[in-house]
Amino acid sequence: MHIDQVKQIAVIGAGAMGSQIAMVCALAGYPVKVQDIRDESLEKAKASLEGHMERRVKKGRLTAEEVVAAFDRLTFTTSLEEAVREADFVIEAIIEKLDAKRELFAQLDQLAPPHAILATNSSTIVSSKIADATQRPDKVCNMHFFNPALVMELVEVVQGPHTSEETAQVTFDLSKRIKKTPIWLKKEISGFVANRILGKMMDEAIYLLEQGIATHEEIDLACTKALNHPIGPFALMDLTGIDVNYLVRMQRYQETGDPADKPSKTITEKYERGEWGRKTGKGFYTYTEDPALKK
Ligand SMILES: NC(=O)c1ccc[n+]([C@@H]2O[C@H](COP(=O)([O-])OP(=O)(O)OC[C@H]3O[C@@H](n4cnc5c(N)ncnc54)[C@H](O)[C@@H]3O)[C@@H](O)[C@H]2O)c1
Repeated sequence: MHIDQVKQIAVIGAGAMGSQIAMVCALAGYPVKVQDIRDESLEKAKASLEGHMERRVKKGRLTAEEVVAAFDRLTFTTSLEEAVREADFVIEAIIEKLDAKRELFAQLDQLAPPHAILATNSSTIVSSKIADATQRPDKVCNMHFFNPALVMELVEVVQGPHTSEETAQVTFDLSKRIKKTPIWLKKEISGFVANRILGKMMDEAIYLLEQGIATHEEIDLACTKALNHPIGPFALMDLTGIDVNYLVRMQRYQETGDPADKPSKTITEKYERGEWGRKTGKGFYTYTEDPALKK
């Protein structure tokens, strides 16, 4: 397949990532079908995208016409069949659980046209763990966006041993067409590039906190004021979701069996208490209804 043959995109999972990935594709001119098993997620996705787009229009970054046109290209559905029946490219962004992803990819393989590429936005799961649930492993790869997908420019395209050069190329080219900056990982590695580097930093931040060296606010200040990071590691964990952090680490631990990969005590406690960050109103920081905090 050539990138010009990608006419219709499906995004599966309309959560924090899927909703914004779908809008990025729609803004770039692609008709996109967004599917989620929960009606509630689809409603939330629409409302959240409307808010984001309204703010962009107010700031003059997009015109009202561009936004209307992008929403016209988006279709929301709970039917997987309807979402992927005519899709040339499917981006999966459902919960970070291997079994759920394998089950979904087996269904996608049945329902999507035979030529369609099936890409996963998983934060850590390499596509070789999923590809063999399909009859088209050569058309399966990782296409990893960053949070918030509307803003963050990088996309990691990860070519597994089963992924054809053509699939990686089309995925790379699609990333550019939707105005992202792709990098092409020629080999699989859990966590890919950016999150492996980030993971080391988060581990150190949590180590310093658990040792009682400094508070989470102070550690964030060290990163923003000395290292010039736009956001500190604790504020970032709140933004990306402490639940996601926990599940990612559990996934990696299950893969490697290395206790060093387990989620830390602090993260486990917060996960169990439901303190998942901005999405629950409390994580390391507490979030009020103050709109200034809901950027
Ligand atoms: N949050 C991040 O910072 C981030 C960044 C990059 C990649 N990711 C990856 O993106 C994926 C989604 O993460 P998220 O943060 O958007 O999660 P989320 O919890 O916000 O959204 C997941 C959505 O998937 C839906 N879902 C669950 N099972 C489904 C199924 N079988 N079919 C259809 N929909 C289903 C849920 O209803 C929910 O709406 C994960 O694989 C995660 O690793 C997350």
